[in-house]
Amino acid sequence: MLKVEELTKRFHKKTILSDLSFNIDHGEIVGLVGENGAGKSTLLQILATTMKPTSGDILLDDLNYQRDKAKIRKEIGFVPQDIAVWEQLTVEENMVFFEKLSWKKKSNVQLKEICQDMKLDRWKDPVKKLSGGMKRKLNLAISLIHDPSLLLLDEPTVGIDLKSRKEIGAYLRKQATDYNKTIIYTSHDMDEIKELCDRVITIGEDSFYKNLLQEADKEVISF
Ligand SMILES: Nc1ncnc2c1ncn2[C@@H]1O[C@H](COP(=O)(O)OP(=O)(O)OP(=O)(O)O)[C@@H](O)[C@H]1O
Repeated sequence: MLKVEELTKRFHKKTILSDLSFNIDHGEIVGLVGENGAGKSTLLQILATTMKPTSGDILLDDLNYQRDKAKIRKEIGFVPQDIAVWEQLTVEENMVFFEKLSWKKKSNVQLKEICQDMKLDRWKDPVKKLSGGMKRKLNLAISLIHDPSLLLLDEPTVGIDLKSRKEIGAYLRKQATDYNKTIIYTSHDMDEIKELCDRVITIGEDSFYKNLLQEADKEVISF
């Protein structure tokens, strides 16, 4: 279980996240929603250990974010908003490159399977020839090489077509259901959030998203 306790983040004197407490179980997909600037990326970065909170505690099962940072990092797959893949290399070369940096070893067959599972069938093609949606799939595939138990995805489907979004959604659902992964997912696409997420966290003062999602019978946690 991911357990967030009284988490606060301030930049200088401005409070972005104020006293957030929530739990997320293994196998759950939780949406993270709010207007621009509400603090979604900030929260994801804190959960990814790339930013420190001002105060509060975070636990992943029996690991503590302050005490066990190195072990926690092995459990995290983080896909930031910006696509970070090597354009000149092929899909295969990208996967092999990132596998070498990973603490977990994977064969080429296993790496190819990750791509095929999310319908990215361009193994020998250079990334520069892929569409934006395919590059996003590759970004996601790279984050899964080390079998993380917690997946943090910052707008992973922005700007991609409906078919690819559905494929990514189906893939994430399988990861949650079959492999018990915890997935936290930000998106501005409310249809996608309603369809894919088991629960939703809304942050920010505006109750627009909270009301919208509650009307659709979604379980919402609001901060
Ligand atoms: N390193 C930083 N230093 C100072 N302020 C920051 C820093 N990072 C983010 N902020 C501020 O924190 C607030 C929240 O930003 P954040 O990127 O987390 O919002 P967001 O909800 O992800 O927005 P969007 O939907 O536009 O991606 C913004 O006002 C932003 O300017």
